[in-house]
Amino acid sequence: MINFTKMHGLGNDFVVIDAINQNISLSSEQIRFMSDRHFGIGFDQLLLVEAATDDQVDFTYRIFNADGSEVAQCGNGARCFARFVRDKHLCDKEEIRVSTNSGILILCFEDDGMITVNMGIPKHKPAEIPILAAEESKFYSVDMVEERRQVDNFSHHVSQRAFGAVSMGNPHAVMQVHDIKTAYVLSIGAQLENHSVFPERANIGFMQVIDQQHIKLRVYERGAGETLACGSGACAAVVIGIEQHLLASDVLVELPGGSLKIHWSGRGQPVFMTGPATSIYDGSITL
Ligand SMILES: N[C@@H](CCC[C@H](N)C(=O)O)C(=O)O
Repeated sequence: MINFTKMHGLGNDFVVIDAINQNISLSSEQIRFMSDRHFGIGFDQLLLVEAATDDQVDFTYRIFNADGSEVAQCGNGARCFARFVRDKHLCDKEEIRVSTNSGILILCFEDDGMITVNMGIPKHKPAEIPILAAEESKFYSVDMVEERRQVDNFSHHVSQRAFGAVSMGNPHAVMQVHDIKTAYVLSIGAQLENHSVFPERANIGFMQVIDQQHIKLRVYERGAGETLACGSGACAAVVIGIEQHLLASDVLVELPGGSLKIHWSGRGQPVFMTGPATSIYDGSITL
């Protein structure tokens, strides 16, 4: 039997498991079963709280997508991780350091109950993202097929799509759209997530710029599909928007599940993300 807590960050939902006081070893098949919203518990990501492996950090933070793949970054999950270790009395520090497969994250409790995460320094070189491109660019482009429906008729249009790309510890592509409500998030998102230009697949953001300090964003996540919010996606959109001279250094990112505040002061600097983390219920499951 595994004890878990169901949590969410702006509707990006998680099963969080204490793997310090429980002996946990999950196959990707078991993770896929638990992520199923009809036959299992349902979640976008499963988060494991593990013991620190050195004295630089307080914990190890592991992340699995709903499709069972292990990944290296999850921003909304990081805020839930902080709330979980505090609620379960595993740590009472105001600032928590966790190691992930992509480096160290620093999680800080704010006076108003929000949590700020130092998400690390974004990486821009093609090999670091990774994206198959000869050189770094603010705009990459690939051919995409768009399916349009008119009454009973489907037509297919091939068009070039331009996007920015960055690693926030995980790979992101972000394209600007006129209106996120009408953007082809599911079809373009699924195609670009799995496009051969991304050897490790990618998370795909659709960004509508309202003004220099405000964007609307929908994210089609690698290994999970469209989610109500994506923390690393919000950071990636702001970094790419700043690189493309569209945004200022403090941006409110409005996602379908709510808003995040993102701050980035430019190349070589870490990105800071502030937002809520909510516990829904404790449960247990026998696999
Ligand atoms: N929801 C996350 C990102 C989770 C991982 C992502 N799907 C990936 O495969 O890299 C967030 O809030 O950052």
